[in-house]
Amino acid sequence: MRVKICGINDVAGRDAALAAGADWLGFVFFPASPRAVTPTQAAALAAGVPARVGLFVKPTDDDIATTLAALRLDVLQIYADAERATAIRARFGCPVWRAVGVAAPSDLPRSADGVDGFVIEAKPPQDASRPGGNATTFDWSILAGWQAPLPWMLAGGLTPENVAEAIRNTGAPAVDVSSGVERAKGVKDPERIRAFVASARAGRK
Ligand SMILES: O=C(O)c1ccccc1N[C@@H]1O[C@H](COP(=O)(O)O)[C@@H](O)[C@H]1O
Repeated sequence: MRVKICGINDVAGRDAALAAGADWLGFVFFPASPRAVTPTQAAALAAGVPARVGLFVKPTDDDIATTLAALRLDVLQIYADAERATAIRARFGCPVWRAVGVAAPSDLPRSADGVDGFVIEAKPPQDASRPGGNATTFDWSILAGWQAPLPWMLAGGLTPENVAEAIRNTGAPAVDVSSGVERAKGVKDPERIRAFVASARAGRK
């Protein structure tokens, strides 16, 4: 079971995620997010982080280029349509995971697009100001029988309390969390990070 802790924006959260053995740490480059970091802040936090994911919402090429000039990113998590995500991968030569919001089986990706993986999460609530990071789960039974065309991870409203059940119900090979390991919006809680990774790994090795 692989685990991504997203929205790292301080040293305590970073150190807790590394100590817990998270596989990826995510940095949010979306200014409207309560977890947003600048490229310069992320570069400082990413020192010693082996696997870094940069999260972008409908980025321009310049947004990504500026960020990659400040720090190495191993994966780009992109909120955009398949065509744009594929173009980003071709332009930057960096693995791309496309985030896909689902509310029905018809929302699930059936082909590989031109990307490397999918982050499958809830569609945002109607009044949401961002397409993810809303602590919202979806009906996991939507995933029953889905033949994933690429590696994927489950996200959206996961917590230390529900992640093991989510893994059992969906067969997810990897999980991703942000809100569920915070003690206040945008403030990571080291103990919840530790508990989340432990619960995910107990849910499935
Ligand atoms: O975390 C954010 O603020 C964010 C902003 C814009 C797009 C995505 C965002 N977060 C990602 O959304 C999923 C689910 O998050 P949560 O656990 O429900 O809070 C995850 O990939 C976050 O990194």
